[in-house]
Amino acid sequence: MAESRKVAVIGAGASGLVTSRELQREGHRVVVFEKSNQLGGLWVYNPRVETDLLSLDPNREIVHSSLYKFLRTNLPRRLMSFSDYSFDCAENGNRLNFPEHEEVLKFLNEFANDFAINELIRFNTEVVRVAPVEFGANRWIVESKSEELSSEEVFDSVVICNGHYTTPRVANIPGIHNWPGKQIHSHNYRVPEPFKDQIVVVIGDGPSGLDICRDIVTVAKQVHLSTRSSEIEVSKLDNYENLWNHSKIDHVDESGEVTFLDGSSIQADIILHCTGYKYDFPFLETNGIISVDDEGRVVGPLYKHVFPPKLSPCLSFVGIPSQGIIFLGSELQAKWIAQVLSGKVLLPSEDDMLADVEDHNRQLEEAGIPKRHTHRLHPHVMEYIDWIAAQMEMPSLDAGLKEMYWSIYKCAREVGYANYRDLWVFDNLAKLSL
Ligand SMILES: Cc1cc2nc3c(=O)[nH]c(=O)nc-3n(C[C@H](O)[C@H](O)[C@H](O)COP(=O)(O)OP(=O)(O)OC[C@H]3O[C@@H](n4cnc5c(N)ncnc54)[C@H](O)[C@@H]3O)c2cc1C
Repeated sequence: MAESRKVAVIGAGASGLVTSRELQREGHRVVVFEKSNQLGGLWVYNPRVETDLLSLDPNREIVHSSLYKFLRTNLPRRLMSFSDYSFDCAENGNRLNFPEHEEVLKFLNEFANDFAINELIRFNTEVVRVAPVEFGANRWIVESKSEELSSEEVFDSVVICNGHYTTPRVANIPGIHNWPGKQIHSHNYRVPEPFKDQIVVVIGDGPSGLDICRDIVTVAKQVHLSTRSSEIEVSKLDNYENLWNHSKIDHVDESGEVTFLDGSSIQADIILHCTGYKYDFPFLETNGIISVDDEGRVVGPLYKHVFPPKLSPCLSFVGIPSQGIIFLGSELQAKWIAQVLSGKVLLPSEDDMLADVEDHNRQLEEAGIPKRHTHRLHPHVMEYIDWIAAQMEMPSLDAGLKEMYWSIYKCAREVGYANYRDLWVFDNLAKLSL
C-alpha cells in the first residue's frame, strides 16, 4: 500500500504550487510555508527595490521578485502550461503568444484555486531553519516565523521550492571600490526612467541583460553591453545608434572611466550587473552534506538535480535546473518526489546516486563545460524531461512541444533575442496533442 507522509513544502511559487498538487494527489499531507502574503513567487511584481541596489547586505530587507515592469515571458504560454492544466485557457489565450508577467500570476492563482492549494498555504510564514531531527532519522524539524511568533514542527519530508532568482551575483571588477558611478543589479531593475540621459554599462547577455538593454536604450544616452562572448549580441538588439557591444570590463578607475579587455574605454555613469543569481538556502542545516559552491552556482550533490543522495528521499529540491521548459520540468520533478515518497517509485542506492552525480560532473569536465553550468540543461533539456517521466512510466514529452521549444531557440538565434517573441512562427500546430 502507498505510504502517506507529512510533507513541508517551502515556497508557494510555481514550483511549490505544482509540488503541493502532486504530493496531495499521491495522498501525502502537505503544509506549504510562504513568507510573503500571496502566492506566485517570482511572478508577483513588486515595484519596490532594495535600498542596497546591489543587494549585497545579508541583513537587508529582501524583495523576493526580480521582475521588471515590461517583462514578457521568454516562452509562449503553451510551453508554460502544466501537463494537464493549460495556460491557453486563460483570458486572451493564444497558445503561441508570449504573455506579460501579470498573466502568469493570474494563471498560477487560477491553478491554485482549481486544485484548492490555497488552503494548504501558511502565508506570511518564513521558514528560518530546516534540520534533521537527528542524522539518519529521516525526519525533519521545520522552524518558521510569522510576525513575532516562532514555531517548530516535525515533518517526514521537506521539499525545497524557495526560488533561485533573489540573491544576486555581481561581477568582480578591479578598481570598483574607487569608481564614483552608480551600480545596480538587475534584481533591482524595474523601469527605464532612472536611466534617462545616462551612460550605462550593462554586464551580461543573458535574457535579463538583453531585455534590459532593449528597455533602456530608448531613454539612455548610451548603452554599452559588456559580455564574455562579445560581438554577437548587439546585432541581436536591432540597430540602435546609441548601443555598443564590448568585451569584458578590464578595470575601472576613480575618474569614472570603464576600460574593457580590448583596450577601449568610456566614461560611464551607471554599471548594471545582469550577472545572475546564487542558489541560497539560508535556512538549511545539513552539517555540510549539501553545499552551495562555485560562488553560488552549484548546489549539491544532487541526484538528477533533485535528491541529495545521503538525505534521500526525505529532502528534495524542485526547480534547480536553470533552463528548459521550467514549469513542466518542475511538475515532473514533483511527481517523481511524490511517488518516491509513497514508495511507488524506488531510488537507486545512495552509492549509485553519488556515482551518478560524479559521472555527470565528469562528463561536463570532459566536454569542457565549466562547473558553473552544472544545472544548465541545454542542450539536454528533452532527455532530462523524458528521463524523469520514464521513472514513473509516463510517456515522453509530446513531439510537437519538443519541436516548438527548439523552433523558438532557433528563431531567437536567427532573428535576435530582442525580436523573436514577435517574429517567431510555428506552423506545426497540428502536431500538438492539446
Ligand atoms: C527575470 C526573470 C524572468 C523569467 N522568465 C521566465 C519565463 O518567461 N518563463 C519561465 O518558465 N521561467 C522564467 N523565469 C524563471 C522562473 O523563476 C521560474 O519559471 C519559476 O517561476 C520559478 O518558480 P519557483 O517556485 O521555483 O520560485 P519562485 O517563483 O521564486 O517562488 C519561490 C517562493 O518561495 C518563497 N520563499 C523563499 N524563501 C522562503 C522561506 N524561507 N520561507 C517561506 N517561503 C519562502 C518566496 O516568497 C516565493 O514565493 C524567469 C526568471 C527571472 C529571474
